[in-house]
Amino acid sequence: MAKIKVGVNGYGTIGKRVATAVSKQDDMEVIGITKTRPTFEAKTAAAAGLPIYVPAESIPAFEKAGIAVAGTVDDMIAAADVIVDCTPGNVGPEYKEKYQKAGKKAIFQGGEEHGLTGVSFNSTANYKDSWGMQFSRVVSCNTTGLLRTLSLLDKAYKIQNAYVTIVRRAADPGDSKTGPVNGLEPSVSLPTHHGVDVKSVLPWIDITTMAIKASTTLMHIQAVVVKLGKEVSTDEVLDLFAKAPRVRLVSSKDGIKSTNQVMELARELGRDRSDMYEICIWSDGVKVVGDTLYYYQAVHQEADVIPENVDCIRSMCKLMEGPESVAKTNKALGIDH
Ligand SMILES: NC(=O)C1=CN([C@@H]2O[C@H](COP(=O)(O)OP(=O)(O)OC[C@H]3O[C@@H](n4cnc5c(N)ncnc54)[C@H](OP(=O)(O)O)[C@@H]3O)[C@@H](O)[C@H]2O)C=CC1
Ligand SMILES: O=C(OP(=O)(O)O)[C@H](O)COP(=O)(O)O
Repeated sequence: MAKIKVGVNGYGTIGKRVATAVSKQDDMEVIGITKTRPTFEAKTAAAAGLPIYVPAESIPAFEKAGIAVAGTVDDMIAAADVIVDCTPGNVGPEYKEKYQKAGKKAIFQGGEEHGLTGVSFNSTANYKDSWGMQFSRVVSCNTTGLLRTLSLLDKAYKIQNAYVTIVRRAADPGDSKTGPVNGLEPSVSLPTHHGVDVKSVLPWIDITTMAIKASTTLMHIQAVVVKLGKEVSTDEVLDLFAKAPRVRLVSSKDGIKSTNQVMELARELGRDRSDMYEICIWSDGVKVVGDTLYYYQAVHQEADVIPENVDCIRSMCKLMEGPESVAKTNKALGIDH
């Protein structure tokens, strides 16, 4: 069967990782990426042999920088079967019109509203909902993390309600555009979008969320309190988490006490860009008291949505069922389960 032709629009934190992950699958290929400026990432993409498409007005700047241009963004859209749109948040609506006009499928990211596509995606929670769709949205990194665990808890024990406080990284490691660099900044627009976005995938979950930005670039941490529909033991929940797709148990007893040590583990694993695709839960920080479950999970914001984008392509192109796609993506990216 012919490989699915994937174009990646926007080659930043998420776009470059999606391009690498897609290029590792045997049923899809990257036919091009887009850049608007001839930065170092355009040069590394060119060195990796990726065809670079740019807006027509940017061609002179790329020529001046000595970076070969394969065509315009419109040319890439025309050549692709699926576009993974990794442009900054709220840029999506402008491109959706182009994808629609060209009759192409497209995946948007969590910086866009659910209303843009009407369907949102998470591999564990609702793979089937994007089956054959023209448009879908892979929810944000924090929402992806929450869905990986809450969807399974709900299936096993029926969630009565969930309260989550998120400590968010202030910027990605390569950014110099935001802060705080020395402080904690509460999100005063409440409740935060994360709970709303969980409901865009699992509408029946009663969840509410708050968030605080912290002076770190590495990961987000989520402190989760869930009232379950029945009393279970802490060991039972640990067993569920241990088997959960793209969830990894870590332990402070093993020397992983904080996010910097989780990222050190990711470096030890030797993955592309030292990415931790799994949501990491502290096994010694999981506790059930009566019907209330408490746990902490860490989210590598640059990485957890990457395998989901690959699975979303398969669902939209009706290539295979969810568990099969998750296993295939995991194998290609070096994820255990
Ligand atoms: N960073 C994160 O932790 C996560 C981000 N997301 C979501 O993923 C999406 C992308 O975020 P992220 O990768 O961080 O963003 P970045 O800013 O890192 O990358 C965006 C890329 O898009 C390019 N770009 C900017 N404007 C346009 C345009 N008009 N047309 C085409 N390309 C453009 C930029 O490069 P250039 O201008 O040089 O071409 C840049 O490479 C957002 O929706 C975000 O919310 C989801 C999960 C985690
Ligand atoms: O999807 C993310 O976070 P979110 O789940 O809190 O929206 C990414 O970390 C992007 O966050 P940003 O909007 O601060 O760049």
